[in-house]
Amino acid sequence: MHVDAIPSRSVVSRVPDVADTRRRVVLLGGSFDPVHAGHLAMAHAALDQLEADEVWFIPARQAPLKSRQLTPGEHRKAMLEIALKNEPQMRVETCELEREGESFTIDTVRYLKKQYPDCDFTFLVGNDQVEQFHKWKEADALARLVKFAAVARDGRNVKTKYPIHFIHMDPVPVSSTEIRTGNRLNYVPQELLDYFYANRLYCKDFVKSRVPDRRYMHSLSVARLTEEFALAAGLDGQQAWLTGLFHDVCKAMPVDRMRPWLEAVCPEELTMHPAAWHSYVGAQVTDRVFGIHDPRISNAIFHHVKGTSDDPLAMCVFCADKLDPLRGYDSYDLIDLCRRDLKAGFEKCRASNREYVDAHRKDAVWTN
Ligand SMILES: Nc1ncnc2c1ncn2[C@@H]1O[C@H](COP(=O)(O)OP(=O)(O)O)[C@@H](O)[C@H]1O
Repeated sequence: MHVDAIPSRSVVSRVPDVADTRRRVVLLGGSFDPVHAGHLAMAHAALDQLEADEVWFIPARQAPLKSRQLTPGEHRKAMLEIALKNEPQMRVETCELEREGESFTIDTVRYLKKQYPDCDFTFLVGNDQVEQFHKWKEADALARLVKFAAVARDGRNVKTKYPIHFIHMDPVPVSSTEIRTGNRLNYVPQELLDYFYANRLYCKDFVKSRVPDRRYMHSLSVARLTEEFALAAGLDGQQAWLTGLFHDVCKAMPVDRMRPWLEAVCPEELTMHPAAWHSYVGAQVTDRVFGIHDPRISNAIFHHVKGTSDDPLAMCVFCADKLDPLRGYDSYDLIDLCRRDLKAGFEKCRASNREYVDAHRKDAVWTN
């Protein structure tokens, strides 16, 4: 069958063979790095329109047509389990993660057909995969071995010589690539965001894709130092690392984009020098855009430029930011003091920061 038109919802369903009592299982292979709402919408479309009993998500150990190093399989599996926990007809199938080497679908389908003779399988793909289906290992044999169904993930009409049955799905405009750079995070549930941050997945790229390289290196360095100060003071190292990583996430945001944030959430700070605005906006963006809903982190980022909070986490990031060894001056003694006595180190940092600001005030240069 040639596919040259995307069917409307009314013409898509296949009439199941009434004599066939096998469980109808849809297989959905992918990197799931990470899983997102587009994957779930595909699975729901397949359950509805293919009258399937179940959808099995199959994370690849190594995706043959992707050169990028994937996030470790145990994380991708754990994230799928979180995303599917309220989906009784969906589960994770781990055979590809358990098999060494590249994850070729033909090997997976052969294995599953042997392992589950009571199942009638359909393999589901997006139209991007339909376009490159000829590159899949033993594509012709595979197309004979198992039925294929596809969704038009971007609404685009795709032609193929393979017998692939299109089902309808309202486009869900998201990809894992976008999620990995911190865009369209509303397409993953909060619990998954919490998993990213607890396991330090993707979040460095959230920052990297928003600031110049030197600022990114500074953010990593501040994350490490904030964590170190926090651990030395008996605080939560993970919370501190995230605070340091995100403290400058809005540093490269143009002033005219920051202004509406300030107007909306802290208009009283509009009188401050714009060089300090990124701290106020950064606190909001970390919470509302990146979904790090932690008032202590927001507070610490809010105050990191001027050191105006005496919460210990805020002290850690303020000091780490000022003492970052990448700034190029000798900060060893003060770093050592912060490790031994955070409060004393904080007071000294604040005093020297004040001196510096005073000395440069005539140029209206800030030291953040
Ligand atoms: N937003 C989406 N809408 C429909 N299908 C999608 C979407 N995102 C991914 N898919 C499909 O899901 C399968 C697994 O994709 P995967 O490699 O995990 O993700 P991505 O393409 O987002 O990096 C592929 O067949 C892909 O075409």
